[in-house]
Amino acid sequence: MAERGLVVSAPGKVILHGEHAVVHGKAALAVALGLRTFLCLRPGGEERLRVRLPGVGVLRSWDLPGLRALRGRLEADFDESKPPSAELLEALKEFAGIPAEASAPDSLAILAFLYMCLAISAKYGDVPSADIVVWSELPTGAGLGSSAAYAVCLAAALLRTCGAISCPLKDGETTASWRAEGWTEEEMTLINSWAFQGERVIHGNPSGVDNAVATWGGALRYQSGKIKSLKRVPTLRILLTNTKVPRSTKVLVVGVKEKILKFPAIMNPVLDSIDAISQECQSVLEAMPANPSPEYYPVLEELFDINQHHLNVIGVGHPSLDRLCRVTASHGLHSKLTGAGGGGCGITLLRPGECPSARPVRHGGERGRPFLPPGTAWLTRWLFLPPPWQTPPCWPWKQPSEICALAGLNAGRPTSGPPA
Ligand SMILES: Nc1ncnc2c1ncn2[C@@H]1O[C@H](COP(=O)(O)OP(=O)(O)O)[C@@H](O)[C@H]1O
Ligand SMILES: C[C@@](O)(CCOP(=O)(O)O)CC(=O)O
Ligand SMILES: [Mg+2]
Repeated sequence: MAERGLVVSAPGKVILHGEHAVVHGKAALAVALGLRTFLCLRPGGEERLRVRLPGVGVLRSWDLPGLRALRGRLEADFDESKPPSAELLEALKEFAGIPAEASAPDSLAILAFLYMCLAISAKYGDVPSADIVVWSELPTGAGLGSSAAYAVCLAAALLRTCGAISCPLKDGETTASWRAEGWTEEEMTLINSWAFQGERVIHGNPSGVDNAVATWGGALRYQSGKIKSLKRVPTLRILLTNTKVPRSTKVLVVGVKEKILKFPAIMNPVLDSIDAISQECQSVLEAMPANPSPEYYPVLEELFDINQHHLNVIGVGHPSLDRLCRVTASHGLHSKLTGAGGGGCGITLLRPGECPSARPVRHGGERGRPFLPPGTAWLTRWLFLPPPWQTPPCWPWKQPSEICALAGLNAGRPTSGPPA
């Protein structure tokens, strides 16, 4: 399989409640999204490793002797139980010709790639001679977990290529029944733990919720490394709006930390309150029938509102998100940011019977003015939470083009198969 190459994919996510607080040991509720990142790895003929990341404009290639020499020098620093050290990241930056302070999407993507490739091969095998391309249906840096989906794809492909995990397909097969023949629990845990290392390179101090949901799919509660899959979650309809305001999770997470250090007595109760919101939301969801009637919604809506205020208090709001909340409120709807905030995406809870269309929509304006700021395209998309978000009982492997052509609302665990 690794000799023939492989394609893997992993989903993005939406955080319902608990973003940022989860970095500080509180609970978060997250669900996998039907938008995915794909990775295709083909064995290369020459002694080279080539990587193409069209989403962040990267095309790089290194010769294997150079990578092996670098790996040899850094071998002692690859400790997967610890965050990658500053010295290790400096050495990788120097090798890749990335300036010391660079934090642009392409620089972080190359850094995470080099780190995972060298660290995984140092532990399990040789640096692969391969052509790797990663592409995504997810917007990058918009709160939908593109960094985690990228890291899960890299972890799964590199671990498989080094022989650390099995091939989920039998010889000659082109489709895999995910549950029957997919990776074992142990292999999934290994993928998740290496993806967490990749997230550490990109985010600095990730909680682990994003890589957990990109690895395991479905709906889950995450707290301090503990993953609990939510079995009984009703069908909720969520409108996802991308403000298209760029932001960096790493910068926002650092900002929250600084605020907590500056005003601990003020910020810690806010984090406790966000934690209580996640608990309350989980209780409400678990008490709701599969197809809930409107009387369940006022509490969920109020929790959205309260959490959005809290997220503004800890400094991760943005005028574009305020605008989303204001405009949706003028239609009687309740919204909050999702993911790191500071721009990116917001989610709006829809009651049953509201706007039945599943097509992307453009909002009408406030008092007749266009909702879209001039020159900006706001992406809106209806999402249904679950069943379409739940891990399908059997995920058939498809050609990437076929998967991309699907309606886009099938979420689940990473998939794997041979290249097209
Ligand atoms: N498809 C991709 N190819 C390469 N790098 C990616 C891809 N998707 C995400 N990344 C990396 O993840 C970073 C975005 O992560 P982050 O700021 O956490 O936002 P989010 O995870 O919400 O999309 C990008 O700057 C880039 O380095
Ligand atoms: C803000 C945070 O809670 C979620 C970040 O998600 P995203 O990278 O914005 O998709 C950070 C984390 O949990 O690691
Ligand atoms: Mg991220």
